[in-house]
Amino acid sequence: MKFFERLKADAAPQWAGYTRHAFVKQLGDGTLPLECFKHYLVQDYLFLIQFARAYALAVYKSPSLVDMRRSLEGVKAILDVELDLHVELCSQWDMQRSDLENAPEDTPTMAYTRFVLDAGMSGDLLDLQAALAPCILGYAEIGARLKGEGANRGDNPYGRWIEEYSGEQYQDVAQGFADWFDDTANQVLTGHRYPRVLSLFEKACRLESDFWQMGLNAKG
Ligand SMILES: Cc1ncc(C[n+]2csc(CCO)c2C)c(N)n1
Repeated sequence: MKFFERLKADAAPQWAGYTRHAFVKQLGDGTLPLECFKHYLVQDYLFLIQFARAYALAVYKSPSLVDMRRSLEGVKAILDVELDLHVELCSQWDMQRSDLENAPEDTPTMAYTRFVLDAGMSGDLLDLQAALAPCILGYAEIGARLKGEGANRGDNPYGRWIEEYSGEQYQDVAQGFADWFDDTANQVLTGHRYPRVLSLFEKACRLESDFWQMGLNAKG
């Protein structure tokens, strides 16, 4: 069993709370109020900037050159691809890059990103990967599931978002991360470490749920 599958099974309630959140359901059936999606999108842009810093920390925490290159790929994927998707989506609704960059961070955004950074700073590469994993692998699972349910149909206003995360390019990124996580666990995981790694994974899932909830709460 892959290391990620083991964590997912042991954190089943937190994983379900995150990947089957009401925000995700409404995104899939197209009923999510636009103001909720927009708030989410702006916060996600700010989230990704901090997330890129956390990924950059993985370069520093890498025990080998191979790990350093894998970390660097992640930083580049965020800075060169992921942030531009947000700018593109936001432009559909008349929001500019400057609107995104000047928005204040909401508390769930601060809580999640600082949690990931702290997990990395106080731990090693495996701890950091455990905190990053729900984010990277959860979106791949959500994208693939929603697409499988036909949620990216033409009349869904959030079809572009679903296309992005269900697309081959992102699915490959997620697969690469799962393999890398597995390699690290094979190198450094010992039995006594597992509870802490699982706890980091569970907390990140809870913070992802809070992030969706922040979007839902934006409905005035
Ligand atoms: C709250 C939140 N969680 C996860 C993602 C997904 N995500 C984060 S970084 C990245 C690129 C990885 O190479 C992707 C897809 C997100 N956007 N926002």
